[in-house]
Amino acid sequence: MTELRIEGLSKAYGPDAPNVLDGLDLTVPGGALAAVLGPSGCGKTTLLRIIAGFLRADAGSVTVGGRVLTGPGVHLPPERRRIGIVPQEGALFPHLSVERNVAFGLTGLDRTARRRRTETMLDLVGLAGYGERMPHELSGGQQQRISLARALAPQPALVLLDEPFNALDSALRAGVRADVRSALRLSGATAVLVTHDQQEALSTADLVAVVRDGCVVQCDTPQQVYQRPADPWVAGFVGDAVLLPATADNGKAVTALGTIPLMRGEGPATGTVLLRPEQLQLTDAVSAAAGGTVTDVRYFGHDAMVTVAVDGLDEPVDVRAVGPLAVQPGQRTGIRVRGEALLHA
Ligand SMILES: Nc1ncnc2c1ncn2[C@@H]1O[C@H](COP(=O)(O)OP(=O)(O)OP(=O)(O)O)[C@@H](O)[C@H]1O
Repeated sequence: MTELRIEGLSKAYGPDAPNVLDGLDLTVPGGALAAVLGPSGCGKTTLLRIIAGFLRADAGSVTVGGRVLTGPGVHLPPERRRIGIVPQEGALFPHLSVERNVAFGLTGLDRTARRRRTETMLDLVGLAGYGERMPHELSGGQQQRISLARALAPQPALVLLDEPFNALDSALRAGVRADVRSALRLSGATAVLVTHDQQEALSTADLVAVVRDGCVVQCDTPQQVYQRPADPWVAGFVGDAVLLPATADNGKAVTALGTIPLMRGEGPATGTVLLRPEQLQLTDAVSAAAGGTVTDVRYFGHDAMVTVAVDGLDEPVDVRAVGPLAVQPGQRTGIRVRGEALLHA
């Protein structure tokens, strides 16, 4: 199992240009799938290109399994890095059969061994028996799985996936993500998935590294990133957030929605409390600690988002309501908070 370690990575596109990567640190344990998640322009592609060796860093190092690929005085060319790449749209060679696409990077093996390895890879991605087909005879999702088989065939030390599900329509995406994830698990490869899609990062990866302005601002399990975001920006970027002014009092936060237990005992005396909309519950208007007027209802089938203008609060809050929906805009409602809150300075 090979660990990826990135330390102090910096990059500017020109002497007077700002740093796109600014001392970025990231460690991915061997065999883990890490999602690098960030808004457009935060430096994700730049990071991927430096790891792959297509671009030189200004400072910092990239080490895979203890082997320095990029570092002071070191810049291994891409072909010597043992990195497999799954590009955005699969990018299979259109004139080669599936089998020859998968076998493309298998040098130094005799014909029988190449064929065996190719068959193993097709089996791994659930496409055994597709070797004779041409790429245009495959669906978009199948092409992506073949692209992964091609990247994994030479047993790379690391696999990089560059927004690989973008071109797939949403009905197909969840299934292909799950297939790719299980194929990566079975192969035991360490992998980095670049994405700007929060749902994709949270549902696919073992670790989520949130990047802002060329730095990793938080790297944690999907649950930790969602439930304990490093700051209000991360909270809003990885999901819907309810942010409320609050005062701490003996391990609790006093807010316009009532008194809420805090996750961490210690913290600032005043600040912003973070809740998720699913922690809020609509109740009858009379008995609740807080009340307000429904201003909007968006129905999604599995749940609905209800916006409420709360008495005494400047900003409205969103409540995720599950089950049959019994409220309409204009109606009075109570709000109750479940669980604990996180208080940021
Ligand atoms: N070759 C280049 N020359 C100059 N500036 C560049 C070059 N490539 C990228 N940049 C700039 O570097 C910044 C980061 O770009 P990068 O492509 O790494 O971001 P990203 O997070 O991958 O964005 P996206 O999600 O939109 O693909 C952007 O401001 C971009 O304009």
